[in-house]
Amino acid sequence: MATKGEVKKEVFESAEDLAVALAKYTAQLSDKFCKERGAFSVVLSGGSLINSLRKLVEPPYIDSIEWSKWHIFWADERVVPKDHEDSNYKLAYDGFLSKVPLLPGNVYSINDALSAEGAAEDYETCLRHLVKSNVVDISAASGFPKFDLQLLGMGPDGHVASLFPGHPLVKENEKWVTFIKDSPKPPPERITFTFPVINSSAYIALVVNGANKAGAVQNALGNSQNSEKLPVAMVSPEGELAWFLDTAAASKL
Ligand SMILES: O=C1O[C@H](COP(=O)(O)O)[C@@H](O)[C@H](O)[C@H]1O
Repeated sequence: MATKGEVKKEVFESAEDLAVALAKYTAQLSDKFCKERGAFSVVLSGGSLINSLRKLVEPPYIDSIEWSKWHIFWADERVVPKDHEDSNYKLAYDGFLSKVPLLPGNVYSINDALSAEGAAEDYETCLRHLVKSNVVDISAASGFPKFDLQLLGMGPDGHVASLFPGHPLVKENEKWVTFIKDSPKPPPERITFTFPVINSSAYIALVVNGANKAGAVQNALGNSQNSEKLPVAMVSPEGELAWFLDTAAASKL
C-alpha cells in the first residue's frame, strides 16, 4: 500500500514518454493487486486519458498483465447511448478495452436506457453489490468504496470526472454516484462519482497533457494567486496520488 496521502509528480518531455510511464505504473499496480486481492478494480475517466493508455495494449503489457482479473468502472459517464460519439464507454472501448482480453462481465458500463437519475442510482446499486462480493474493496476509514486505481483526466477548467468548478455537486458527501443535468461542458446530462468515492481510492493517477491545462495544474500544485480551489485541487486519495504531466501542462509550476 502507498504511504497515506503521498503525492508524486512526474513531468515528461513528450506524450509518448508519459504513455510509457503510465503503462509501467498501471502494470505494476495490476501485479500488486492481482496478487494481494485476486482482482484489480480500475476506474477510467473519458477524454484524453484514453489515448494516454495506448502503451498498455502493446508488448510487454498485452501479454504479461492478468487482464481476466481486471474490473473496469467509469468515474463519469455521459447519459447517451453507448454507441454515441460522446459516450465515455465508446471512447474507452474503441481505444483500449476492445484491444485487451478482459472478461466482458467485468466491464461495468452504465445502463444507457435510463434517465440520468436512474442511471446514477443503478450504477451505485451495482457498486454496492460488488463491494459485498469483495470485487471492490471498502474503505474502513470512510465507508465508501475503495478502488485500487482511478485513472483520471482533468479538463482545462480544472474539472475531474463530471465535478465542475463552482457546481454544488462538488460538495456531495453522501451518495457514491450522482448525476448532473446542467454540465457546463456538453453533453449536459452525466453521472459521476462523488468526491468521497474518488478520495477513498488506494491509488489515483492524474494524467494531464497540454498548455491549456497549465493554469488548473498550477491551482492544484503551484503557488497560484487564485484563491478558488478547483475540483482537481480537491483530489486527495487515502493512498497515493501520482501526477503524470507533460512539459506544457507543467509550464506554470
Ligand atoms: O468531459 C470530460 O472531460 C474530462 C477531461 O477531458 P479531456 O479530454 O480534457 O482530458 C474527462 O476526464 C471526463 O471523464 C469527461 O467526461
